Amino acid sequence: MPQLARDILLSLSARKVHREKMQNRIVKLFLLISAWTVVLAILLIASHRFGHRAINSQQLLRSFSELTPDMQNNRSSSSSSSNDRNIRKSVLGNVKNERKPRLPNCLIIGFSKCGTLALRGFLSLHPDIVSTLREIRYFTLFYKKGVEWYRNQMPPSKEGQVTIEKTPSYILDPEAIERIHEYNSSIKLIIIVRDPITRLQSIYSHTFSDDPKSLKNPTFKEWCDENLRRGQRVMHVANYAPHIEQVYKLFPKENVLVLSEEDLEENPMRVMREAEEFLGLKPSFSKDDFVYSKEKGFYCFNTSSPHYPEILESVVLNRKTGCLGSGKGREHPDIDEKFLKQLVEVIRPFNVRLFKLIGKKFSWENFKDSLR
Ligand SMILES: Nc1ncnc2c1ncn2[C@@H]1O[C@H](COP(=O)(O)OS(=O)(=O)O)[C@@H](OP(=O)(O)O)[C@H]1O
Repeated sequence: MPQLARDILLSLSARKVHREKMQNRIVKLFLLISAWTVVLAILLIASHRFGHRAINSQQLLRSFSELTPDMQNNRSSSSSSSNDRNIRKSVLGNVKNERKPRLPNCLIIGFSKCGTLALRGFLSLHPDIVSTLREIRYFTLFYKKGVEWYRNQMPPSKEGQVTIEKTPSYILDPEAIERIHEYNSSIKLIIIVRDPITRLQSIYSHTFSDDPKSLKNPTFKEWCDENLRRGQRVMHVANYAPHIEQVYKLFPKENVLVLSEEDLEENPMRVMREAEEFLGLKPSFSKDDFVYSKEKGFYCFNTSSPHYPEILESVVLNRKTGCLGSGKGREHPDIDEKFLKQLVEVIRPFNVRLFKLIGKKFSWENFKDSLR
């Protein structure tokens, strides 16, 4: 074979080998691309189905909120996929429903020994109300700790729920009232009052509760006389109006609800309705939430109510009976008739001033003859 023909044959076989190699490479590349396409397709389907559940809602919301409003609009209008909108809705919904401590938008500011605990507890039965277990006393004692500290004392709540804090001493401190106004001038305030003479008896019983039968204790009359002499207790305790006037100076009357302990004691359901309406909440209380305890002489939580287990997080009570603890409903001291008359005379003008101020009257047992 001439040299030229051999060279041509050799070059042809080399090209054949090269072509085969190329073909092999192309097939491998094709297979690789197909495999990746399948993997990507699986990932896409999976993310479509489960993605929004797996992604942390906060992250997703952040990524949404990082878009400019225009981009957000474009995104939702141009995107043919309604899924995007659904994801966004569900994420925003989740964040709105996220339970976290929120600052109170309603305060029970007074008066002590007027049923503030029963009031807060009963209100907590409402599905749109959460409340603090204890008195926080932020606006009186712990104001320096700052509002973030205050927020962290609050129970977790969802957006739209009402958070209630009760500290009955706020109302006695004009500076606290000013601080509350600075904090939130449109906050809702609840005040509960009681027949001033019964309130005096309640404070007396509380003061000497450690050893109620001790002969060392002053009698109720001695205790009142001593306080009257010093211009203290009786004036302070029996005269609600000046404290409420301080509140009305700063807050619109429609944001202040004044209730009475006697109504709460007699008919908690009616008082709850009034509070519900004041707070702009849907009616949710039911008569079955409360049950009268003959033994205690008060309405207690109905332990068979479906709401009962939840309430245990908000109120310290006797789990078996559903009644507030032994600190409530103490025996009150007797008052002799002559002294009662004297007290009524001293206190009656205070009540007149109160009823004129708040625009309603309470039928208080000790004053029923003198108020007609
Ligand atoms: N349903 C129910 N259960 C228990 N107690 C009730 C209830 N309704 C009203 N009250 C009256 O609440 C009085 C105590 O008032 P406070 O809770 O405001 O007291 S405190 O200031 O928080 O110590 C307490 O006063 P005392 O009877 O003098 O103990 C009760 O009379």
